[in-house]
Amino acid sequence: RVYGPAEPQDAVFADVRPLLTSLLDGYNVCIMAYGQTGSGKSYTMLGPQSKNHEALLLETRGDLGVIPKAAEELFRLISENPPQSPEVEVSIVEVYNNEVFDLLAKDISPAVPGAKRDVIAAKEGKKELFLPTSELVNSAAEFMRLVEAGLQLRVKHPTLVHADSSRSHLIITVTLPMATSPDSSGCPSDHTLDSMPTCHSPRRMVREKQRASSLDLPLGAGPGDSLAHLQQVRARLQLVDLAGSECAGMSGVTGPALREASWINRSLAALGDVLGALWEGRGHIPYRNSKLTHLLQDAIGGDAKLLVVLCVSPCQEHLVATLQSLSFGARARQVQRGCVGRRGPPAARKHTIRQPS
Ligand SMILES: Nc1ncnc2c1ncn2[C@@H]1O[C@H](COP(=O)(O)OP(=O)(O)OP(=O)(O)O)[C@@H](O)[C@H]1O
Repeated sequence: RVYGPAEPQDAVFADVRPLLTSLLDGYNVCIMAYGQTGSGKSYTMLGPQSKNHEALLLETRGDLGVIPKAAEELFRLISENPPQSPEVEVSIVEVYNNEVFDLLAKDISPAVPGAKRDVIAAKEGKKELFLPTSELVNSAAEFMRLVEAGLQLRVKHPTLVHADSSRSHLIITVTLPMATSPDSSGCPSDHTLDSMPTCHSPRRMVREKQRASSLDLPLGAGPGDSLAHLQQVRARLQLVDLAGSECAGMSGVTGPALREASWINRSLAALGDVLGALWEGRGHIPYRNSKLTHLLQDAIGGDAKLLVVLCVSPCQEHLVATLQSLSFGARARQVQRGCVGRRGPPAARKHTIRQPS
């Protein structure tokens, strides 16, 4: 799907919305914006930002980006289906100069620019887990307050191409703990609600446990008690506003900003390499070549539904960067990743193209 310069944010979100339903069905979902610097990634994901570059203009509702709209849709879906009512856990990190920073860490203050905390990394077997601070939220407004706080710490730097250029990759992760019944396994033929495995909220799990213990029954021993067949899963939504690829000759950066541009380009190249390796079906996928690909490993090569929004400039002078972005999109589209979700059908991989006005 290609969106022209005049298309509203609502048109983009109309194509994103079904993925929120998938999330509540128990699928992992990743939505990311990719493109050169100044091409409209932050506008697409977040919406217009205020002149002091610190806050989202939430009052310009029609222009809200994917992230605030997704938050509204998520809580709308939750409120429509109270028995599912999962608690929503949010973490926000940025990858800056190939380091992962926790933007919700308690001991940092927005008043102190650059004060950040590395994300704690822990080993689980051979796997390295990143453990950022996470907060529970109960409404879209609470969610957006956290995002606003995180954005104030995100590194920005003016360049000749973009006066408000983001110098880091922003990754917002939303986690919904829920339980699912594996007895409805088997690849469903489509993604409708009816064909999805039954999901149960933690509240229902607690109720079931209480019932079992009040009857002095082992879990799952009661007639019709399906708890023994339930397993707890965590559906995850990752919302990613990548930093923009940048030609230093055009952006005119020097010193620390040049170093930032170099890390941005290297991490985006690593992302392209991972997609290339997946596409070619190589035995070794170089996720660990950059922190960005390491963090997004499950979304890119795992079982998530992945939606890539390409932001490209309609200007002649940006033709090379535009072709590079299209080539990235083509790669993302061609990757064959097998089954999506826990038992889902082949991944619904899409890429969409957005031209800023
Ligand atoms: N579709 C659009 N409609 C109106 N304004 C837009 C649109 N897309 C982008 N813009 C404006 O263009 C400018 C650059 O957009 P944005 O900040 O989203 O770029 P970016 O790709 O995130 O850049 P960077 O990678 O350097 O951070 C902003 O002022 C933004 O408001």
